[in-house]
Amino acid sequence: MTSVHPSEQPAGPSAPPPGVSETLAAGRILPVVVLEDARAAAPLGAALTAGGLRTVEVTFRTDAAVDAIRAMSEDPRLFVGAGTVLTPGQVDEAVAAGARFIVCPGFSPRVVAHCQQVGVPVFPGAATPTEIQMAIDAGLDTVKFFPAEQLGGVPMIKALAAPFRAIRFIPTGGVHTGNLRDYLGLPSVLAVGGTWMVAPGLLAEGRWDDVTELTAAAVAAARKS
Ligand SMILES: O=C(O)C(=O)C[C@H](O)[C@H](O)COP(=O)(O)O
Repeated sequence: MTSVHPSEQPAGPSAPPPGVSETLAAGRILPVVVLEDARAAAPLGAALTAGGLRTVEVTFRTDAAVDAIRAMSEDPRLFVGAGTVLTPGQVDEAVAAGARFIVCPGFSPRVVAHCQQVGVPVFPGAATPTEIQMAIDAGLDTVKFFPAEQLGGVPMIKALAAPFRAIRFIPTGGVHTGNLRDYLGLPSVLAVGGTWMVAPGLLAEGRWDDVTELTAAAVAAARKS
């Protein structure tokens, strides 16, 4: 990239601290994990790092989330966040378990405010201009764009990025190795998220070599963008 995107200028006081954004900007891929059994967290973390990624989002879609966040946070190679966070209580549970960032599917003013109060970076979902303005009003500069493909994918992000020049997106939903470069080629995209390298079937069967292989393929594709 030859030009500097406005979002790379010094961030505001409420923006995520450099740790999260830098780690995401380095790997450019955020695996979104749905774990049924927290005992799989450690081998999964090892498989992801072997494939070249260290940032991971563990979703609150299952009861194993808190234990999985705790287990993965013990691995110093990993930068663990919590996803599908819908309530302030889940923010507290996630942070107590070691989560270093919070991701939400949509924009909840009370979840965002609570994250800011406890000092944990938050990436809320924002799918419309109104929701993006809510994020800006809250002092944020990065949002999840979910479900990315269903909402219009790359053309939609281009259209949204035009008026919101300082906003960065983490498109998630329908992203995979075959299309991630289209997203990562946009200057407004910080990283892409998705489940394709950590599909529930792979995790249930403990197919860690496959997770590593899919992760490495995604990392290689991202490097070409
Ligand atoms: O659970 C959440 O909080 C979400 O927002 C949903 C996930 O990020 C998407 O389901 C990932 O989408 P796929 O990669 O297409 O599977």
